[in-house]
Amino acid sequence: MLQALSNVLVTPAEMTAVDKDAARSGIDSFSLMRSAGTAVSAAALRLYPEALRFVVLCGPGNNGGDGYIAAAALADTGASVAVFALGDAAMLKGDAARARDAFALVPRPLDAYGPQSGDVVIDALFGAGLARDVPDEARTVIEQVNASGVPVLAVDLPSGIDGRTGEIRGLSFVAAHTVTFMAAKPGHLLMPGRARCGTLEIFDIGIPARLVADRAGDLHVNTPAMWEQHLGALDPATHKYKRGHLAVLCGGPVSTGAARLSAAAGLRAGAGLVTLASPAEALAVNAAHLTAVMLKEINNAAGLAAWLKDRRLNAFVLGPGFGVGKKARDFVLMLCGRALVLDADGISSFREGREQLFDRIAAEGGEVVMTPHEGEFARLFPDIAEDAALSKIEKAQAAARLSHAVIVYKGPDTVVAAPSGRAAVNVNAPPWLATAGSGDVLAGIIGAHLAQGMPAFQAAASAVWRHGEAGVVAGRTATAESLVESIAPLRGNA
Ligand SMILES: NC(=O)C1=CN([C@@H]2O[C@H](COP(=O)(O)OP(=O)(O)OC[C@H]3O[C@@H](n4cnc5c(N)ncnc54)[C@H](O)[C@@H]3O)[C@@H](O)[C@H]2O)[C@@H](O)CC1
Ligand SMILES: Nc1ncnc2c1ncn2[C@@H]1O[C@H](COP(=O)(O)OP(=O)(O)O)[C@@H](O)[C@H]1O
Ligand SMILES: [K+]
Repeated sequence: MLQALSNVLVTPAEMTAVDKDAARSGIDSFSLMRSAGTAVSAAALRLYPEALRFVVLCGPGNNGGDGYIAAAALADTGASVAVFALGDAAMLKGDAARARDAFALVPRPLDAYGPQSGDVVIDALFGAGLARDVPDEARTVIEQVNASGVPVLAVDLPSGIDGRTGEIRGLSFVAAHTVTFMAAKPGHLLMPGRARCGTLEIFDIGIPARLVADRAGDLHVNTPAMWEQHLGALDPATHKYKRGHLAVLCGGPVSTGAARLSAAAGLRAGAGLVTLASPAEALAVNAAHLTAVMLKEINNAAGLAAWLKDRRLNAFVLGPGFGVGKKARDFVLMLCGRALVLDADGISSFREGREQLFDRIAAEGGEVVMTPHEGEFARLFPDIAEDAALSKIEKAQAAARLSHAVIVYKGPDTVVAAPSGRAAVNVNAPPWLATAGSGDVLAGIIGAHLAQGMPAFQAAASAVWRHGEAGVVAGRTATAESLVESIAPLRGNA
């Protein structure tokens, strides 16, 4: 069953709806809690066989209920177990009250706990139901546990992490391991939540996959399953034009490197031909550096218009090192009907006048992908960026809807979103991708995928994943140049 759900992301609100659906369909909710709590105890025993004592911190809701079940299961194995409760455990209701009664000892108050060497903390204070900043009564224990180095096994989510956004609500545990149920939540993958979950385990507590799938939106972890059906096998009788012709538009003579990186990445990623379109004043510097990538003089809109008559130009990258201003805007507006990656200066140029861009994209219906990092996102979408209620996923989705383009909202937790609301969160990127020119390489890979005929969402999602893999291959000393050399084949193409 988890096979079908393994890449689906479910928000806490959707999970609550799934719970209700499960209850309506006759599934006993306490049996789900028993599965959840037992899975936590099994994980604790597997991960920490050397623990001297399991300390279960239980909250006021069902997350606490999972904790009591885990405590009882651990005690049954003969392990040393202590339970500390936030608030009055006698006030628990429903399944959580039943779970509390399954544990023989009366829990002690939370503030009576002080971490000791040999302890393993099982954090069952808050999970999906965290609705506001963690209460003051929990602050001291969270701070003490985090400072102590005692390992934390989180139930569902580290308490304090918002399952919808990955934000820290006041403060949170830093877990070594998190056991969640049925499907990952956005907060497990979005920063800073991801960094506080430790390793993530998704346990099947027995809710039918169909019930989860019915409530889940079109939100996934970015894995090859998202796009591999769009990878054509390479025809032995292909020729270079069939493999796609990518054009990268270059800026002035002192900032040509970025466009060359995109071009080199595009060629390596499988475009059959790549042409760098350069203004006259940068031709000499570009010619001195290029070998397999071709060079074409394009100085102005008239020159671009003439070149665009060549329909064999399958895709374009505009932005890296291009320069911010009217020339960029004019060029971009001419390219909106084609397959286009709009990056860097191409995005920043529309800080003013974005409506014209968005209208043109909508009217021309091209396969347009925009690749903003946080700063560029805030320039083009200040209203969305400033909305503190939205998660990074929701921001990317709102931007895609508004612009009619596929948005690649970059960072350690890059989100790819389509105007339809479909979205994927990327998780394979190592932190050393944060190196100058890395984004230019990504733009070139997306361009190559577009040139090969992939639809914009799949072209972008596969490129983000491939960029992450290239980072892994390049290793900690990666530079943009070594990243290009580390781009590996995608199954079927390249
Ligand atoms: N998803 C599922 O199918 C299942 C979920 N289970 C567990 O149920 C949990 C969700 O349970 P709940 O909805 O009861 O939520 P939680 O147990 O996460 O917390 C909700 C309780 O805490 C209170 N609360 C929320 N934020 C607070 C704050 N900042 N300060 C003080 N009090 C606060 C709420 O009013 C509520 O009483 C999941 O995280 C998971 O551990 C399991 O029992 C098994 C089934
Ligand atoms: N901490 C990180 N972990 C993983 N990937 C990162 C991290 N920081 C940045 N990246 C990735 O590195 C690339 C940087 O792109 P960008 O910010 O445009 O840089 P540049 O303009 O130097 O090319 C993006 O693909 C981004 O997702
Ligand atoms: K928790």
